[in-house]
Amino acid sequence: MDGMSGVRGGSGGDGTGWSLVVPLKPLEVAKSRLAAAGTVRPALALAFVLDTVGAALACAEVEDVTVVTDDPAAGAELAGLGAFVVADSPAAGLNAALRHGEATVRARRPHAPVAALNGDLPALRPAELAEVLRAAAGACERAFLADAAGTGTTLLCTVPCLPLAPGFGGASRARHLASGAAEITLPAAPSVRQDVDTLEDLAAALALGVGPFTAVAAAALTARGA
Ligand SMILES: Nc1nc2c(ncn2[C@@H]2O[C@H](COP(=O)(O)OP(=O)(O)OP(=O)(O)O)[C@@H](O)[C@H]2O)c(=O)[nH]1
Ligand SMILES: C=C(OP(=O)(O)O)C(=O)O
Repeated sequence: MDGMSGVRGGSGGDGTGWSLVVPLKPLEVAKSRLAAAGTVRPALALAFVLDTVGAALACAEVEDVTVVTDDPAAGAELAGLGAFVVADSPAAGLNAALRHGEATVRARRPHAPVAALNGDLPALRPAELAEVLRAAAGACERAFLADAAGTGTTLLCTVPCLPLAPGFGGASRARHLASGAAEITLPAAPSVRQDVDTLEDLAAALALGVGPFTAVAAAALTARGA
């Protein structure tokens, strides 16, 4: 997959909204901590990102969403939702993918506020994301939201004049704090914090209420007895 595909999405509409960058591993290797889901694992990983991107595109503060992925089939489905899709290039892991996505956004929208959002937030609600982005805009610097576990990060955002400088992976909350980013503590925004790495996380997301793609994939998981 070369270059960029997809159409302008989001409902920001006035040209001043956030450009989001969502990373996605190829589905065959994504969500390895969901190995207990067996053959349903890739479908779950796809469902999570479709629900994440669908909710992000429905957020009033979001201008557009760029997905960075080396999975052409997932990329086509995400472009169908209205996301821009770019390949991991060069493929060098999560933070390199985010920097690449940021560069493609900056080339298209040099003055845009940019945020990296994990692709595994199947309970994401547009109104909660909007509240978080409004809180971040008030910070006037780099800012991040910790995940539900309190150790990782689900969203990192920046203003037009500062690089995103992502430090995602594992215990990234401490890394982002050490990098000088401000932690967003309000709103509580449980749906923006609830990333899904394990079956326990999936149960927590289902309790919050997941999007339509994850509801179907989770039903398939239940049907197979996991
Ligand atoms: N484009 C891209 N996305 C990545 C890469 N590594 C992780 N991601 C994505 O980054 C987000 C957060 O990553 P994780 O929660 O660790 O997801 P994961 O790597 O699929 O999960 P595990 O295999 O269990 O570690 C998810 O949306 C992943 O799909 C990468 O190398 N390239
Ligand atoms: C990507 C992250 O962690 P995890 O792989 O645990 O989702 C993170 O929180 O930065």
